[in-house]
Amino acid sequence: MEIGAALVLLAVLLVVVVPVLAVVKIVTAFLLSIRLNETQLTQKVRGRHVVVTGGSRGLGLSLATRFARSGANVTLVARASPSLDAALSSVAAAAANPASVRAVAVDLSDYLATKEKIAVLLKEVITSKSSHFLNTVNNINNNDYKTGKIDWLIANAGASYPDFLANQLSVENSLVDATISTNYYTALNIIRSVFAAIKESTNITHNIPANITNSSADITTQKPTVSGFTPAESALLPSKIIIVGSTLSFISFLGYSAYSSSKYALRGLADSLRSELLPLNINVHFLHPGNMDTPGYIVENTSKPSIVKKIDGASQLVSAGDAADALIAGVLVDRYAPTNDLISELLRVSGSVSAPRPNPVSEVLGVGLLVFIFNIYLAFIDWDIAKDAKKGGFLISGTSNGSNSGGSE
Ligand SMILES: CCCCCCCCCCCCCCCC(=O)[C@@H](N)CO
Repeated sequence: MEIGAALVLLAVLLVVVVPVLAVVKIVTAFLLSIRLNETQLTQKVRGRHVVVTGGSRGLGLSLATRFARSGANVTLVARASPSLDAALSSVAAAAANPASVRAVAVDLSDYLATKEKIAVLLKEVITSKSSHFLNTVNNINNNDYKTGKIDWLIANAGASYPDFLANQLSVENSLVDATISTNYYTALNIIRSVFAAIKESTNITHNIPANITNSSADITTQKPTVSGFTPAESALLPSKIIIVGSTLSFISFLGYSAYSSSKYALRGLADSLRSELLPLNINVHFLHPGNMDTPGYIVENTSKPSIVKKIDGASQLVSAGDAADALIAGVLVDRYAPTNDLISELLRVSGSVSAPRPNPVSEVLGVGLLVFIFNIYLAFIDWDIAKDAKKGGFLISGTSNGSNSGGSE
């Protein structure tokens, strides 16, 4: 074979064959990662305290139900509502010991209110039959302080009101503000509330001089801290913190200006905390589910322009139960950013830098091809948007008469 032909062959191998094989490997690894091993889950969570925000509906309810069925002590946190009461009964019904499931009613967008409720939660000893849980509780006694230590903290609460920003300009009851607050602040607030309640519970007075705002050591006690926690405090921290993002934490397009901003923000929070809590052996995970058949999905479709539904329809609608199982499966195989759907997985591979990759070699070998394909896909999406706009404006997907949400008709 002449040298020219050999070079062409080599180029084809490097540019096409190797990346394609790498993507096949990524897909295979993904499909294996979403199969839940129920026995393993039970071993991990039986008798453990799992807190789920947004637990009254949708993915949160499915996650909570799955954990309760696997023997965890589950606390649902959500705003007071009939659906929270209903969720409490249904999750309790799934548990071997109904008394191990409870609900905390609080508006998670309110940091101080959340902190107060979490402080109370941590002080309570759950009178569960599970000896493991009681052991955990007894082992972390500080003097005679008892606590319902949280083992897994799941920041799941969220909502989506897709529309064009130009249709969401209202200042009163702003949907943009509600979106950022429901998706981003609820997660930040539950996490910082747990941190704050733990610090307060260990009774160390942080008498830090006003001119010092940041410190790697506790000023009053001169005790060294790791990532801002003394050893006594870190013994009370959850061993897992799971933040629920979205496929729209990695990409975005029209209609999701508020939603994806809040979900991108969650990715920043998760990536930071993963790194920050590493020395404390706390595993942070960032879930990024695709479309799920939930009450929230029905709500979002009432304002979602049909062009948006067409684009996001690339993520196949699945039940919240299936999504919960797949996502938990990913957590159990130590994936930092599990998803439940293939397109979301490929978008993660294309868009991660400050996150560890489960298959670094194949992901790096495949990422160029994926980004290239998605860029072509993007050109088609842009073309579709332009075509739709020329047809006389964007219509809402959910309405049969095609009435517009206002503005652009
Ligand atoms: C932009 C160019 C990249 C090309 C890739 C296109 C693939 C699009 C898949 C989008 C999937 C969105 C799932 C959203 C789930 C969700 O969070 C919402 N249901 C909330 O409203």
